[in-house]
Amino acid sequence: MTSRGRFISLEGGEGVGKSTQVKALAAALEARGISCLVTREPGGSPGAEAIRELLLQGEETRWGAQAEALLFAAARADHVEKTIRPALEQGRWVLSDRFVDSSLAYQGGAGGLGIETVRSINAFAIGEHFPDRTLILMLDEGRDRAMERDRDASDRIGGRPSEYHHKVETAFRLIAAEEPNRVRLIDASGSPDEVTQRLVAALGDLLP
Ligand SMILES: Nc1ncnc2c1ncn2[C@@H]1O[C@H](COP(=O)(O)OP(=O)(O)OP(=O)(O)O)[C@@H](O)[C@H]1O
Ligand SMILES: Cc1cn([C@H]2C[C@H](O)[C@@H](COP(=O)(O)O)O2)c(=O)[nH]c1=O
Repeated sequence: MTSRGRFISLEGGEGVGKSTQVKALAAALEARGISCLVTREPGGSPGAEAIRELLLQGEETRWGAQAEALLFAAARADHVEKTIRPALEQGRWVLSDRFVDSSLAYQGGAGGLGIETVRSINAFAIGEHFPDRTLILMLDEGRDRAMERDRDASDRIGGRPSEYHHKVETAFRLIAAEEPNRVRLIDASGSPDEVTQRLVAALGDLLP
């Protein structure tokens, strides 16, 4: 019987290097003989990618706080059902660029709904599919990097004011303190290779 793969999420605020690192981490794990599926949120399945457009495009007022949190959770339920669970059952490792902790930090911590309310919505959406390890990239200049990358094209949530994004970072620190076994804060400064080495080291106890 094939053993279940590991589920790893990369988290953090805007521009801290998640998309860069999720690919680099997959390459590092593949080099160790681990078959990886790289995915992202919001998105990662056809239905969830359609919901991504609804969430990230349009006016700030397009969705209220509750509707926004529920749309993220609906996208996540489809992502788990169609993409994550099948890959884990095949014994593959799933590396997701953002997952449930983004909802806890953005909609719960920064958006005013509260972390526990958003956790309960998501408990229904994901069932037992919490990540085995969540690596939160921390970098003070992440937002500057994102603004340099996006110029005037920030999405509906990335374009929110600095105070919102400070609250996101505070919430990520709180989540890490509450769940030290699952969640690790990772220094995302330095070269991409240096960051990848820190990520691999933070998975040391899960590696075969
Ligand atoms: N270690 C690094 N040093 C310098 N630049 C980096 C590093 N890692 C990523 N970058 C650059 O910083 C920018 C943001 O990186 P990336 O898109 O990977 O971040 P992200 O966390 O996925 O962002 P977002 O959440 O906003 O999508 C990109 O232009 C990327 O090329
Ligand atoms: C999963 C998830 C994401 N968000 C926000 C965070 C970002 O501003 C965007 C996604 O953009 P990216 O460039 O692909 O990182 O969505 C959120 O608010 N809540 C979530 O659950």
